[in-house]
Amino acid sequence: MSLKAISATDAASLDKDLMDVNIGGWSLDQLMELAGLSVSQAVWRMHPLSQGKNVLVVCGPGNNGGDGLVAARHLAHYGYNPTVYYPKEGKNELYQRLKTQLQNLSIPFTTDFEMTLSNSHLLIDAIFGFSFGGPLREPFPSIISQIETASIPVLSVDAPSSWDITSGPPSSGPGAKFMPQGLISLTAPKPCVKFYEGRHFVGGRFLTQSIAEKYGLVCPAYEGIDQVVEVFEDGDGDFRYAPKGESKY
Ligand SMILES: NC(=O)C1=CN([C@@H]2O[C@H](COP(=O)(O)OP(=O)(O)OC[C@H]3O[C@@H](n4cnc5c(N)ncnc54)[C@H](O)[C@@H]3O)[C@@H](O)[C@H]2O)[C@@H](O)CC1
Ligand SMILES: [K+]
Repeated sequence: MSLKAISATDAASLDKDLMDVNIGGWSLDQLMELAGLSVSQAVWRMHPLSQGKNVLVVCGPGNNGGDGLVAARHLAHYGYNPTVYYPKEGKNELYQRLKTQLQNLSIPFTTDFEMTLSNSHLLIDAIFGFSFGGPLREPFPSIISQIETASIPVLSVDAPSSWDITSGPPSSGPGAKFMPQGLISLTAPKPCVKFYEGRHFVGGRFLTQSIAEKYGLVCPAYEGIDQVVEVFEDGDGDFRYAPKGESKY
């Protein structure tokens, strides 16, 4: 059975179902908290503290960026040194609350992307997720170009930023060569995952059997207390959820 991906339109309507008091019952804050927690657990697996504590979290203006802000908080508690680069801050109160939480933990917000990148051991790409669309607008072209040529590992949240959610990387310009070492899909993989080569995790442990069935999805096989699970695609489009200890990298 091939790994079921969810389209951008379905992802948006699944989001709405999850937040409908009579369907999923979740609030956006809760979904973002679980999403960001799963991002932090993917970091813990893909880039243990021993490989370097300095993590640069690049946040975009929407909820993908919000996931990054939440992940930064959990990473600080785990012992990493996260620094946030948030060039276009999200407007609503939820982002302000998340920012206050980070400031209370003395997590720095840098304005110098290049200098911070040169001192980092891992970069989290929480710029754009399933609502990315159209030509890349300022100030993101140069940020994406620097990320795609970065010499440190990159973990992308929900989609490699600048990829079209369905058709994948742009044919030219910033992002055309962007292939992050890690990708964590939230709720379920997006169609662009078929263009992705690298370590693929699924997180966001809020999908139930009934909602999964409605969207033709498979509930990820999370184990025990884990908020994230690694996915292996077996050559012929088949896939399986890998047990924690196993990794092919
Ligand atoms: N159930 C879910 O799937 C959940 C989704 N969450 C996150 O929410 C994300 C979707 O969040 P949003 O809908 O806020 O959208 P995104 O965060 O994907 O991006 C939207 C923002 O990016 C800007 N943008 C879009 N295209 C652009 C371009 N070409 N150039 C410059 N800026 C551009 C938009 O103006 C908007 O501010 C998901 O990918 C996921 O990371 C989680 O927070 C919560 C749970
Ligand atoms: K992203």
